Amino acid sequence: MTPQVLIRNVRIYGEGDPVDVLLGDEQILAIGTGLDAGADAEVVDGKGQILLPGFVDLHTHLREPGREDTETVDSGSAAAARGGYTAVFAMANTDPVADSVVVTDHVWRRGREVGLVDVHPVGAVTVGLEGRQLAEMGTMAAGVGRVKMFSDDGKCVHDPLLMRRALEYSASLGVLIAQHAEEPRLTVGAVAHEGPTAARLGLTGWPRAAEESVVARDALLARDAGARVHICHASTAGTVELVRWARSQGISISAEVTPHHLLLDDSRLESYDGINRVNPPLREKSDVEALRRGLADGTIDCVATDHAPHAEQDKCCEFSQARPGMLGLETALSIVIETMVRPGLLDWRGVAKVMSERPAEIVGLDDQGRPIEVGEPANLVLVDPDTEWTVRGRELASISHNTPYEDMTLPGKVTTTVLRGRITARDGEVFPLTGER
Ligand SMILES: NC(=O)N[C@@H](CC(=O)O)C(=O)O
Ligand SMILES: [Zn+2]
Repeated sequence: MTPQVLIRNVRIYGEGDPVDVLLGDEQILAIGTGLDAGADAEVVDGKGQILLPGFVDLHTHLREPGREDTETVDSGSAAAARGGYTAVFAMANTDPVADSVVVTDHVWRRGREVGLVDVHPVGAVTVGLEGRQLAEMGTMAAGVGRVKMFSDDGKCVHDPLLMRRALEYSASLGVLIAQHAEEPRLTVGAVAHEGPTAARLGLTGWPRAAEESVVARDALLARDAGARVHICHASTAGTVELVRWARSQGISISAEVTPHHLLLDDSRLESYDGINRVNPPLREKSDVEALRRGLADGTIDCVATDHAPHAEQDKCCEFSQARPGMLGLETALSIVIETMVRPGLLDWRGVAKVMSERPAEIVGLDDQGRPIEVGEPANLVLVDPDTEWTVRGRELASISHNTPYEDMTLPGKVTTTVLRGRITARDGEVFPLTGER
């Protein structure tokens, strides 16, 4: 195996003395001190930096096909690589919906052509995300894109019988159902968390029970089906409690939290700025606290970005008219450092766990989220924990600019991302893998 990259003087998981890490095609070749790379390898100075397994995002909206004016596999992959991701799961709410193998295989192929991050297509649970008829999950799972996760995200699979069938089917296929937990009868017209802030601002409220009732129901359905269920973007303290309870009953449930639900609360809505509109909505400080604690103690398994690009004209309007969703791929690590590492809730091993190892395990990726050891796949990210940077939407790789962190100064920066032993991003520049088809 030819050495491709030598990372010098880096601290693995931020622990112990600095070492050199030599990467070949695909794998980690050697870890030690004073390693020699040979003439052809690229040398990266890892001084003061931390080496982690490449991040895995279970919840990314890439908007291709259908809304290429807001994001494409190209631009979203660049954002992912710059954010330290080596694998992303592209949600099915595209146009056309990814409810057939034609679309899921297309998304997978586009990801390989772009060559910056492994783009795994998510298949829809129901035809057209309409919640009436199951999509052909088996066919999508057997395609070249090998769909491992199914979700109607953006919408909830709210018919309990249909959800039960989907879970039964998923168990026999060995795939994962990810639920956007929202009881639609409780969120008619809802744009903001139901609470004092929404009441004062005259915004229609989205009660916590809309999420929690579906989380509880789906835990019971998963139990009966002998299936696993994954909860998208957990946003309430009650969801944390319900997941904890379900797991104590031996139910196979996992849950993700977004960076924005770890940092922001509904006090942001005072400005009426549509940039803060998101589903599920920003909640109260007590929910933010509970989500942080739940992530720290493992009740919430992982961080997922819910990267949701939207056009300027769809975000700058009056709050209730703005489309829900926020960018997330390039800011996720910094928000995790700000909300979890700085307050002492997670160490760097913990960051590796919630941003890489657990998401890979949940979805069954065997080449991601692996320990940093010789012979393991060289999917890695190099992080400078001390740099601070100021977020500017226009400087991000996404076509859309709808970051809620505009002008905020955040800690920590991804300096280098490595996919299969090759550098895909370095100091903000991206380098597609060529010849991957
Ligand atoms: N989170 C959002 O507010 N929006 C997402 C859909 C979703 O994840 O529910 C989108 O596709 O824009
Ligand atoms: Zn959703």
